[in-house]
Amino acid sequence: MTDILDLAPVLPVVVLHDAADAVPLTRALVAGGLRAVEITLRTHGALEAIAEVAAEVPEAVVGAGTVLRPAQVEAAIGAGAGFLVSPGWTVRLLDAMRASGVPFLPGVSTASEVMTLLELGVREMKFFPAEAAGGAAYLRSLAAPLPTARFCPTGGIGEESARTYLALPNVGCVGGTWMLPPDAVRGRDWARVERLARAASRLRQHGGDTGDPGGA
Ligand SMILES: O=C(O)C(=O)C[C@H](O)[C@H](O)COP(=O)(O)O
Repeated sequence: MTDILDLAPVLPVVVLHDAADAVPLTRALVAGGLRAVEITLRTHGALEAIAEVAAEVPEAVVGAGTVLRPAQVEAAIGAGAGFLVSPGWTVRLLDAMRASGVPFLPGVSTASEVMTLLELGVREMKFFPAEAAGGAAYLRSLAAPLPTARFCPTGGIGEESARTYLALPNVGCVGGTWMLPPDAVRGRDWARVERLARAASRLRQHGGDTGDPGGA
């Protein structure tokens, strides 16, 4: 099973308002070098969007985000989700995620939660809400006492802060929405999304380079 944290340095978090955008948006992200894509179950049509991406963009690894309840695990897997992400976790949700057979990232924001999940055998976690919960300094502090936990920080991260997180030993990838500016998605400016994705995909290798060159 491929670890989610190793698929790409940046995990785009997609909130779709029109399921018809899912395939072209994902193609733009993949063309830019980001092949793991999290579609949040926050909007109507999210499951349909996951199904379409799974069927039509085989080079992408599409997962479901904002998975809050066990029933959503089943629905997401049924739609074709290849991984599951939650802003937090409960015992029931964790049981369902484990039983799903796909990689999953439960969300944590305290040392005690990290310790509890490690005790339960879970080593990969989403750190959410990353910036509000203490940012890179907080994760850096966790690395010393809890070196076996690996994180995908998400929440309030932009290209600059992504670079800081990615330099930490306990960060596998960062999640964010900065490569999907609302006006670009609304205007279906997939070329701009592709450019932003390309810059994001290069963060790890080159320590970052170009930013958003602006609209198409
Ligand atoms: O939907 C979820 O399950 C979440 O946990 C929230 C998302 O990770 C953030 O909404 C990311 O958005 P930014 O803060 O713009 O990076």
